[in-house]
Amino acid sequence: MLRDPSTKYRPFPPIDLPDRQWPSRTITRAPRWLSTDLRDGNQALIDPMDAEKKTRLFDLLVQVGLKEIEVGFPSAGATEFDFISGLVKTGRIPDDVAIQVLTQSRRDLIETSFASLAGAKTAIVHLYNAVSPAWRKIVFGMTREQVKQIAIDGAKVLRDEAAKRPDTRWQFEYSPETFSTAELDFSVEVCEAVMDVLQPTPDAPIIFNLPATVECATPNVYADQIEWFGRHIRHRDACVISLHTHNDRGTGVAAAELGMMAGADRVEGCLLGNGERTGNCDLVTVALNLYTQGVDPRLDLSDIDAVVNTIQYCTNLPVHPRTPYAGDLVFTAFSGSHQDAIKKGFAAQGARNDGFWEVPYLPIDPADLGRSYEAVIRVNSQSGKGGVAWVIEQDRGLKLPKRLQADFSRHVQALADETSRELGAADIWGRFEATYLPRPDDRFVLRDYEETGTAGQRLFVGRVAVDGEERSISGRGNGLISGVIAALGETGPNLDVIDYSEHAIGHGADAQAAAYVECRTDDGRIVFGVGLDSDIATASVRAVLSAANRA
Ligand SMILES: CC(=O)SCCNC(=O)CCNC(=O)[C@H](O)C(C)(C)COP(=O)(O)OP(=O)(O)OC[C@H]1O[C@@H](n2cnc3c(N)ncnc32)[C@H](O)[C@@H]1OP(=O)(O)O
Ligand SMILES: CC(C)C(=O)C(=O)O
Repeated sequence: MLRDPSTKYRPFPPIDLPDRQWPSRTITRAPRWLSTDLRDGNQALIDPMDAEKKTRLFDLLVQVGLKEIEVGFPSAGATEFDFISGLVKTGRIPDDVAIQVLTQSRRDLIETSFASLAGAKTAIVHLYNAVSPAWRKIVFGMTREQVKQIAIDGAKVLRDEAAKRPDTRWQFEYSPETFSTAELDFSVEVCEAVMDVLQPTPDAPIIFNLPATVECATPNVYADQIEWFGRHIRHRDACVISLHTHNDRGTGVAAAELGMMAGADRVEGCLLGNGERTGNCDLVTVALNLYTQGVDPRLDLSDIDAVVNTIQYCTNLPVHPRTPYAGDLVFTAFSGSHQDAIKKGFAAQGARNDGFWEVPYLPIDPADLGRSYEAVIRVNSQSGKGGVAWVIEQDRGLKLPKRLQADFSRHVQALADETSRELGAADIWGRFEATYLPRPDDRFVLRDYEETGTAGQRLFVGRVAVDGEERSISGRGNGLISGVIAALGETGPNLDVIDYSEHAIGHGADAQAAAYVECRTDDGRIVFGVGLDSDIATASVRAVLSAANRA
C-alpha cells in the first residue's frame, strides 16, 4: 500500500497566464531540430559510446537530416575531446551541419571546449548552469545573484574565447538548467544578463534553451512557461527559443509539442528518446507526429529499421517493441476486431485510390517508414476471421469468401487454443491444407476427368478413387459443378451448392486458380470445399470433391 503522498510531495503550482494563446494554436511547420544523442544520450549510458560508435551515430544523424548536432561534452575526458576534434579535423561534418558542444560555466571547461573545436567552420557552444531554487540551495549553496553571476562569468569567457578564433562562425546557446522548476522571472533575468554580455542580434541570435531538466508537471504547465518566457524576454527577435524536455512523467513528447505551440523555434532531443533517467524528448516521435498531420518534418525517417538498428547498436539499449512508430509491434494487430478493420481499411484504401491514408488502427502508412504490410496482422488466440483471411491472402494469394473465412477461423482458433502461441503463416496454411485440400485418406480422390456437351447440357465423366477403389463415374448437369454432383450419385452425399466463387492467383503463365463451394447436405449441414489447380475448371471439380469429402 502506498502511503499518503500529501505529506511527502508538493503539487506543482499553476502558471499565472490567464490569456494564454498556445491552446488554440496548431503546429504548421517543423522546428529546428537539435540531436543531443551524442551528449545527453551518451551521458546516460551504462557504457558511454566509444569513438567508433559515436562516429556511426553521427553519420546516422547526418543521414536522417539533422542540421544541428550536439556532439559531446569536450571537457568530460579524452574520449570526448578526441572524438570532437577528430570530427572537425577529418572533415566529416557537412557544410550545412553545425556541431554543438556543452560546457558547465567554468573557465577551464569552456576553454577546453573551444580548443576541441579548433578549425571548425561553424559551431555552437552551449553553456549551462542550473537556476531553480532547489539547485541554488542544494547544489551551489548560492543566492539568486550569485547564480546569475555564474552565467554572466561563463558568457564572458564564451565571448572572449570566440573573439580569439574569428575563423569559426560561432553561435551561442545558453540553458538556464532546471528552467521548468525555476521562477520564470529569474530565468528571464539570467537570460537577459547573458544577452547583455553576448549582444545577440536578429541576424546572429542567441539560442535560449529552456529545459524541463526533470519533468515535474503536466505538459500544459511547460507550455505556459514557454509562452510566458517568450512574451517577457527582451529582444525576442534576437533569440531562438529552444525546448529540451525529459520524460520523467512520460510526457516529454507532449511537452515539446505544446512548447512548440507556445512559440518555441527549436527542439532538442534524442532519436527514439534515449537520455537521462526516462529519456529525452523522442525526436522520431515528434517528427512523425508532425508527418501524420501532413507537415513535412524535414527529417528523413523512411528507413526506420536502420535508425532502430543503429541506435540499438550504439547505445547497447533495446528499443521497446511498443515504441511509437519504431517498435517491432507498433503496426501489428493480433486482436480480431482490429484485424477486421485493418483488412477492410486496406481494401477501401485500394478502392478509393485518392492517395490519402485512412486505414483504421494505423495512424501512419508503415510503408512510409520502410516497413512491409506483412506484419500488420499476426494471428493468435485473440484473432478473428479477418486476420486469418489476411494472412492466407498475403501468404498464398487466396481470397476466401466470407463464410468460408468464418468456417476456417474456427479451425485456426482451435489450433491457437491448443498451442497457446502465435500462429505463423506456415501453421495457418498447414491447418488450411488439412481442412480443405486433398488428403490421402479422402473418400473421393480425383484422378482425371473429361467434360463434354453443349451449354446447359454438360456431361462429366471422371476417374475417381472412391474409398481407395478406382471407378469411372459420370453425371449430367447444366454446368460442370452440377455434373460432378450428379456423377457422385449414390456413392456420394447429396449436396446442394448454395455458393460458388473462383479467382486467379497470380498472373501470366504461372497463374493458379482457386475455387470455393459452399454446400448444404441432406441433413441441413453446411460444408465448404476448396479446389486449387492451374486450370479453373479442374479447380471447381476439386472444390466439389473437397466438399463431398468434408460432408
Ligand atoms: C542536465 C545535464 O544533463 S547537464 C550535463 C551533465 N553532463 C555531465 O556532467 C557529463 C560530463 N561531466 C563531467 O565529465 C564532469 O562532471 C566534469 C568534467 C564536467 C566536471 O568534473 P568535476 O569538476 O570533477 O566534478 P563535478 O561535475 O562533480 O563538479 C561539480 C562542481 O561543479 C559545479 N557545477 C555544476 N554544474 C555547474 C555549472 N553548470 N556551471 C558551473 N559550475 C557547475 C558544482 O556546483 C560543483 O561545485 P563544487 O565542487 O564547488 O561543489
Ligand atoms: C544542459 C541542459 C540543457 C540539460 O541537459 C537538461 O537540463 O536536461
